[in-house]
Amino acid sequence: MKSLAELGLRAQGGAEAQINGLAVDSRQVKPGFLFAALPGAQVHGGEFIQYALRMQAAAILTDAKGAEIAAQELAASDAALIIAEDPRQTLAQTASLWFGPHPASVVAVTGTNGKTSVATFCRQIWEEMELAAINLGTTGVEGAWTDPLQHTKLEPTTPQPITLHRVLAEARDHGVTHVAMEASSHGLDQRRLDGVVLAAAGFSNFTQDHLDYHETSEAYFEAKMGLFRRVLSEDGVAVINLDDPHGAQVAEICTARGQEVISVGHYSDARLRLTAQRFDGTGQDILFTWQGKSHQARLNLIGGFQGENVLLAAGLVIAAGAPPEDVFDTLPHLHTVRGRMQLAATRENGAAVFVDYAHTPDAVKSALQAMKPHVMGRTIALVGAGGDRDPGKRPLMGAAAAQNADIVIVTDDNPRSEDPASIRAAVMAGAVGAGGTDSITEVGDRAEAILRGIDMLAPGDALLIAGKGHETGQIVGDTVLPFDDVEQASVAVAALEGRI
Ligand SMILES: CC(=O)N[C@H]1[C@@H](OP(=O)(O)OP(=O)(O)OC[C@H]2O[C@@H](n3ccc(=O)[nH]c3=O)[C@H](O)[C@@H]2O)O[C@H](CO)[C@@H](O)[C@@H]1O[C@H](C)C(=O)N[C@@H](C)C(=O)N[C@H](CCC(=O)O)C(=O)O
Ligand SMILES: Nc1ncnc2c1ncn2[C@@H]1O[C@H](COP(=O)(O)OP(=O)(O)OP(=O)(O)O)[C@@H](O)[C@H]1O
Ligand SMILES: N[C@H](CCC[C@H](N)C(=O)O)C(=O)O
Ligand SMILES: [Mg+2]
Repeated sequence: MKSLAELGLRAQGGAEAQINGLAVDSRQVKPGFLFAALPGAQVHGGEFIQYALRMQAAAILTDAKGAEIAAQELAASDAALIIAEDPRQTLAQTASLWFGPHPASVVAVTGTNGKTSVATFCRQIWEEMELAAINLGTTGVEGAWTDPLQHTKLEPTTPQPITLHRVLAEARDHGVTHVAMEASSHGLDQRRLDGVVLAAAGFSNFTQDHLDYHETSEAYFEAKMGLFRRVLSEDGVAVINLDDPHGAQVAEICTARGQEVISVGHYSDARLRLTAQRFDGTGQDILFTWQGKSHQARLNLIGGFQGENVLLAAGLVIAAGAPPEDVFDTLPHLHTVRGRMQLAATRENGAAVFVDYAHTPDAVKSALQAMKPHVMGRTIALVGAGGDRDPGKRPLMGAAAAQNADIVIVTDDNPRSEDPASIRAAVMAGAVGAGGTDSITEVGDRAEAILRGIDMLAPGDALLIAGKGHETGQIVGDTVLPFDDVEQASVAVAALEGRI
């Protein structure tokens, strides 16, 4: 139980209330709760104040519009009313005070691609240094403590503040001291991380995505910049990938705020500079300099961009206080991130099968291009697009596959409410005549497509199964059918080689 004052809140007319829980959804309100009625994408949470009051909420946090929507019900109730200009931000601070201090070292990473990979590498580096660490994001909570209730499985990449601070507090209670989290643009726009005190924040890259939500590219970029303009304080450290065309602009924003900047990239002035990469069948060697001093490390990871992601992660861990030499010693021990250029299976003839989460045209292109230097023979791409998502990306994904692989198989990826055949037709239309390979086949059933792709593998070839990464289900209509690309790949290899 906490008073409004203890939660940093001031109610209209100075009313006091004792709060025994927080909820952002009226259906979760219990007697004595504070209900945050937030302006939403679909509806204003103010519409649900009446239900929260019926459930005997002790306080309502909302904005002027929410208070207006429920004016009648609020007037008839003795619940405390807190009106905030930015109720999402107020909720973030309130949730942080409710759950108490989070683990001491928290870093966050934003960017269109690479967030899950960077956060996972940060956690792995800390673990190698024998620190109790977790990463939190698209793949849930992973590391020293995994959330038994899987709160974050029910939530987006960056969970809403009540879930976020509950997870952080539980992790703290289980001895976790270090956390790396993903800061999605939606999460930043909706102030989900505003109650977190960051030691450091990272920027990986910026390409087109999520325009359905942000509408313009500028708004999408500004949402991401909230991490450096608002969430990271002046005495935090910003770790920025200068190879990205937007990197310099991000560094300027941080420098103007007085934040220390650790620049990362191939760029000659980078403090953590990637000077060379050499690729082979099982990974890569990287040559890099830290403040001018040269280092070499073996990475058992596929894809040039994973080398870049590792350096960004190393920069974040250093920024959060670890001795650089200790950090560099851990790099050869890093292992693949679930569903990100993950070696899923190897055929007896040596050909490799990789699973990757590339689900945009840009990611399909970069995953295929990144795979190439590791492959002596042909590259085969298995690609599909999700239903109920931006239809514009479908032909572009097909074209990206045709232009960057020797053979393309078009298949299903979470059709959701749509007709899978028409999604495939759009992907096929983009692939055919894109100016790349003309070896393009359509195989609707994903398991069969994987089997066929693996069957084609000759010595030296590699197959990239794109789109689903770590996912464990295929969403068809309202049903989630169990489906795991990594599992399917190893089953297919075993079947083809007569082991099952
Ligand atoms: C578009 C979006 O970001 N929506 C998020 C947002 O919902 P909203 O506030 O807009 O929801 P709404 O339906 O308009 O409802 C308004 C308010 O009324 C409340 N309500 C609603 C119904 C009811 O009966 N009672 C009630 O109180 C809702 O809890 C909400 O507070 O706030 C909710 C609570 O904080 C989030 O769960 C929800 O994320 C949904 C699940 C979502 O899918 N978000 C995606 C788009 C997202 O955030 N993705 C990013 C990026 C991933 C990537 O990089 O690919 C992520 O971080 O995962
Ligand atoms: N640094 C990078 N540059 C370009 N592409 C990348 C980079 N890192 C990862 N990718 C590609 O993007 C895909 C998603 O990577 P990851 O899950 O690490 O990013 P994310 O930002 O968390 O993505 P999401 O927003 O979908 O959760 C990978 O499967 C890979 O194809
Ligand atoms: N966060 C992304 C993931 C897409 C993954 C892909 N498998 C699909 O279903 O389209 C989205 O929901 O758009
Ligand atoms: Mg992610």
